[in-house]
Amino acid sequence: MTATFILGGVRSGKSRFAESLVTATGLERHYIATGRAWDEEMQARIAQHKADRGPSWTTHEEPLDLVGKLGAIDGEGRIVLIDCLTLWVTNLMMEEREMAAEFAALADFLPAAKARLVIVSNEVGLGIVPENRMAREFRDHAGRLHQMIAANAAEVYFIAAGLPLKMKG
Ligand SMILES: Nc1nc2c(ncn2[C@@H]2O[C@H](COP(=O)(O)OP(=O)(O)OP(=O)(O)O)[C@@H](O)[C@H]2O)c(=O)[nH]1
Repeated sequence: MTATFILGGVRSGKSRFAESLVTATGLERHYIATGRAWDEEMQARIAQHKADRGPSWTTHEEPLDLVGKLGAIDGEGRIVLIDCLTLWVTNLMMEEREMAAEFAALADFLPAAKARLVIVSNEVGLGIVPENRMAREFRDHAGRLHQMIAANAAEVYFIAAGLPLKMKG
């Protein structure tokens, strides 16, 4: 099946756009959250997101083994929304994982998936170069991963101010 990649800034409306693509299909809905609830504010936001999605979605929380989780839930008739890749990159960096191997495994999974995939990520490369080395590395990883995912996705959108710009497909 095809993969759709959705890039945008923080609070650009990318998650809402991704969810609307999913609900427009009649496919069985799965949501993979890569984010962790690290404080009360995030816990409240996650609870709100779950309530907004409602009972028609199955939620999976997977901060690290994204490709393993995708393999486990892959199947015809399903659609999987992954939100979001930059949180996954952060988690991989914290655990000092082999980034290139993880990225290649995800990119390779896309064309082989039986489920339809909708993948959300934050575009973090547009501002000035961060002073902090870790932040620079994070931007580099995210940029490389985004290019790999965009190359293997059938459709790519950029979202700004709630408006989608179709870049591929
Ligand atoms: N752990 C967990 N995280 C979730 C769940 N639902 C949503 N999230 C996380 O919430 C994040 C999106 O929420 P926000 O931070 O409010 O939105 P945003 O992505 O900055 O803004 P938009 O561009 O408007 O989507 C995603 O990256 C998810 O990882 C869930 O059920 N469990």
